[in-house]
Amino acid sequence: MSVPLLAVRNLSVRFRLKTGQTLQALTDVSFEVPAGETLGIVGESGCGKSTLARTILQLVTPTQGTVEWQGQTLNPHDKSSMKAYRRAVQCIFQDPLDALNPRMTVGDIVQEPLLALRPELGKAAIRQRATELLQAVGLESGMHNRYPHEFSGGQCQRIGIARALSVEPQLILCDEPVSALDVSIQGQIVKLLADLQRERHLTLLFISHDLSVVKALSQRVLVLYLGRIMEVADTARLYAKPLHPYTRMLLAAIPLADPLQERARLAKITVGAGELPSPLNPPSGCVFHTRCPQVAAVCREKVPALREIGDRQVACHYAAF
Ligand SMILES: Nc1ncnc2c1ncn2[C@@H]1O[C@H](COP(=O)(O)OP(=O)(O)OP(=O)(O)O)[C@@H](O)[C@H]1O
Repeated sequence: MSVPLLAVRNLSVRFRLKTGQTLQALTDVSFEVPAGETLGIVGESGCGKSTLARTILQLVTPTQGTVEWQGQTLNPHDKSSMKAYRRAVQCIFQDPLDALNPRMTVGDIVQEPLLALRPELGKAAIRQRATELLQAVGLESGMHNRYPHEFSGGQCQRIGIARALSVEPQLILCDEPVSALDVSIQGQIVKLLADLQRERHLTLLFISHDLSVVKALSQRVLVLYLGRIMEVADTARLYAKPLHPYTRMLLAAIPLADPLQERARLAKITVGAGELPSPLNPPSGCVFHTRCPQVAAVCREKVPALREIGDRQVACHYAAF
């Protein structure tokens, strides 16, 4: 068996709030990401997607569990391996303008990580690489001396992508990279990411609450609910036959383009709806049981293990292939 590029093992994150309460943001999350894969991570707001991203980026210290990179457990005290990791793993965030320094030109923004992490290349080569990268993401060379506020949201996200690519990362963590963009622009950025992933043999972790965007880009999808994994499956199989009731609920919530189909879809959404419980006081047993249309007594009492069912992993007492 080859070693996965990234592995998350039994990761739990608890936040202690100023009120003295404890918020369990992630519970026992484990998965592997082989090199070259695009793994989509989906779930509603507050399910722990960003906490997972921040823990992988070592910006949040897990309460339990580990993050492994190329088979080695990351150790924040090991400065040289952390420096290599920070170069190998780059990120793209939701608000592209927010992520760019407003006082720097676009050319300088793309050069900055290289000047910090690869100074040995020399200024001329770094300038040349920035020019090539901006072209690769679809920005003309005349734009390099302009500032971020002069660009649209989609163009700013292209600049963010060029910056992330500058240090030749192996993995790019995309946290809701198109959520702040117009729908028409979203498709362009998703296509750009898919092209770059293929051309540069990148590994992508693509976090989104939007299942249609995830479907377009990911080979495999991991569904999170209240900090726990509910289902992990190959994308085509998950969308064709969701096994977890929560995955079915998420898929039923995707609006349909055809108005007649859309009306029929809305009419059907009566079961499984309801408010997301507070992570300060998560339900006992299966955390989804308060919204599950198939809830039974065992679901209120026993946490379902994430188990292999057919071609995937599902955490549901009653899921069957
Ligand atoms: N630093 C923190 N301190 C306390 N609670 C936090 C912190 N960061 C996140 N949380 C809480 O952890 C839970 C998971 O949040 P997280 O941002 O990871 O979810 P998310 O799925 O990314 O949601 P969204 O899409 O809204 O960003 C939420 O209840 C959130 O309020």
